[in-house]
Amino acid sequence: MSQFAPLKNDLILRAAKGEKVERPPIWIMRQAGRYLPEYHEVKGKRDFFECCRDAEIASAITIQPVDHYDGLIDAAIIFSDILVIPQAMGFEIDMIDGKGPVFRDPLRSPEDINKINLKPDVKTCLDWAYKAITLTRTKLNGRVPLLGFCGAPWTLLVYMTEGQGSKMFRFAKQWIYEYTKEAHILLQAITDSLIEFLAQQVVAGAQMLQVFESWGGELGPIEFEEFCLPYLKQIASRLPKRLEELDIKEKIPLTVFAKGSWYALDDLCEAGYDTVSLDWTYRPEDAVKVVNGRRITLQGNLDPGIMYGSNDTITTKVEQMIKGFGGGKQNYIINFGHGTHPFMNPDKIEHFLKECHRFGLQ
Ligand SMILES: Cc1c2[nH]c(c1CCC(=O)O)Cc1[nH]c(c(CCC(=O)O)c1C)Cc1[nH]c(c(CCC(=O)O)c1C)Cc1[nH]c(c(C)c1CCC(=O)O)C2
Repeated sequence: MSQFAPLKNDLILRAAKGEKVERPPIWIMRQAGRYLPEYHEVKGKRDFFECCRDAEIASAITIQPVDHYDGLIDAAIIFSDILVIPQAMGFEIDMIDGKGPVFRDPLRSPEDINKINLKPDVKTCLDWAYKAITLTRTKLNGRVPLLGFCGAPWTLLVYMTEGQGSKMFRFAKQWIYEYTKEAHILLQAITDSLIEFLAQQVVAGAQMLQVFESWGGELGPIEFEEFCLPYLKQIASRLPKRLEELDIKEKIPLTVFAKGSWYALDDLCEAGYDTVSLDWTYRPEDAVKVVNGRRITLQGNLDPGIMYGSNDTITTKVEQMIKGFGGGKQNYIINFGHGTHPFMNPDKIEHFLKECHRFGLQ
């Protein structure tokens, strides 16, 4: 018997498995965050990573959007960050207001690899992450499924080498084009840690998982094939085996989000994922054509910037999107094409969610 309450809403799990559903499920990337006043109330002056590491705070923030939009959101995503794997490998990272994450000592040459731990014990050193998941799932009490996540290997290599977000990707590109062999060593080590991290999130209570390749679009198709795809495939093929070893009986749906990598959609449909998440540069009808009947659920893909438009515009765009994905009763999960912004008006998001329900039921 599971230690957790039975699910009252399993729409997203059914949609991810390709079952017919009464309406497309909805969640939003970065649905817990700075656009919600209650986020600031709970976070106060605390450091971002301190909040992730405190199970009470992380679970409270995770559940905020589920409460705020009561009955309108079909999944919770654990409040954490993709950068916890670099932290486990030994990087010190500061979250700077208005700037984002900054690594104190990024990797600038192959010798720097010696300064980090390529084989961290992610079960032990990220135990706080699993505690936060278990507590959140308990507190959710079956209202909606809890999603776990991680950053994809290339995206994490970018942060580890650049030390922060970038426009030119000077260091990350030097790694793949000059230190190619070492870049692959790093990508492989990250992949190994990610698989264990995802598996342990499931052991702790995560019911679906997403891999964020947020910097996918910085690579062209050929480089994507060399530096992203093989590692994304490894995650999808090795994770189920690891879960079996850990005695997890149920199928855990797995989503990949490779932002900007529109050219890779066909490959991503063959990469072993149940769900492929799209940014807003795809026309939904075109993406459906690429899928071409394969057993893949698409997720996405409204431009989050539409939240700066009028309610009428949001209504029009929601209708277009859901129609574009074939009405949404099968193989579709509604999401934004990327995360919420801190400046968004929570009421606009509520309008978006309500319209998704309205058109999704039609
Ligand atoms: C690239 C990336 C990161 N983190 C993440 C990604 C992949 C998704 C994406 O492409 O956006 C993933 C992430 N980060 C966060 C979540 C939480 C769960 C959720 O979606 O609700 C998730 C899924 C919280 C967060 N992660 C961060 C915040 C803001 C922290 C704060 O100041 O309160 C939140 C709520 C910080 C963060 N963390 C990261 C950046 C670049 C930043 C700063 C960007 C910004 O300022 O918005 C790295």
